[in-house]
Amino acid sequence: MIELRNVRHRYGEREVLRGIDLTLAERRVAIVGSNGSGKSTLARLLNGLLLPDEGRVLVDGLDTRSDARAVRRKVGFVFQDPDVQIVYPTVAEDIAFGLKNLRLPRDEIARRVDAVMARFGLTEHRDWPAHRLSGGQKQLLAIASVLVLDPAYVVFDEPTTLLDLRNRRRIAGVIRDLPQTALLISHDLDLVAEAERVIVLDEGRVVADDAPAAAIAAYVARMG
Ligand SMILES: Nc1ncnc2c1ncn2[C@@H]1O[C@H](COP(=O)(O)OP(=O)(O)OP(=O)(O)O)[C@@H](O)[C@H]1O
Repeated sequence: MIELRNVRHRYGEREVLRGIDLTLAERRVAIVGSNGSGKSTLARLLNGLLLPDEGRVLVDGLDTRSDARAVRRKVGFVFQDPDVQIVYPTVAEDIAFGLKNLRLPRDEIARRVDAVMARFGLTEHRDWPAHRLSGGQKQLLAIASVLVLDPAYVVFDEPTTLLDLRNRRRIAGVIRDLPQTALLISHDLDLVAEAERVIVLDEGRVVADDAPAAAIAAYVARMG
């Protein structure tokens, strides 16, 4: 369970999140809102990439401020732009990076890397330079690199924005099949509609929090 208690966040003078009080216990929660409404900021608070100016964020009771390391292990984060996440020259090395940091035995690392590459159709690209992958393959690599660490929660920040229909469907399938709890930020309302709960942000506040049909209707009405 992830809890946000009276969270506020500012960039300089600008307050971009205010009075956020949420208990996220569902397996699939989506967050929608117009550009600049605070979605990415909220997403980054969930695994301690950002700390709240006021209030607390708790992951299974661990505070992102005081238990940062443990929270990072629990909450994986898939960035919108896979290029910011891909750090190693080849596909296999990139996936292995986080596991090496955990100091796992070499054979376990190899086994987990092979398994996740097979799962995401990346095996034939294992020795490829990551930058030569297509946009969709890079997005899959970014997701593979997070999931190989087996986090309990996965936050997806607009995972399908850069993708064509085929890869969008593929990522939607990946999210659907995840055993983990997923929190999804997206403008893709088809994807959002698959969540159990949808939260609508507007100017840094929660303005709707409901089952998908009702929340999406409220969002669309506000946009009108
Ligand atoms: N590092 C930063 N420094 C200053 N302002 C920022 C920073 N990051 C975001 N902002 C501002 O905070 C507000 C909320 O941004 P955020 O990225 O959380 O919105 P968003 O809902 O994810 O938007 P989008 O749908 O466009 O991705 C925006 O006005 C943005 O300009």
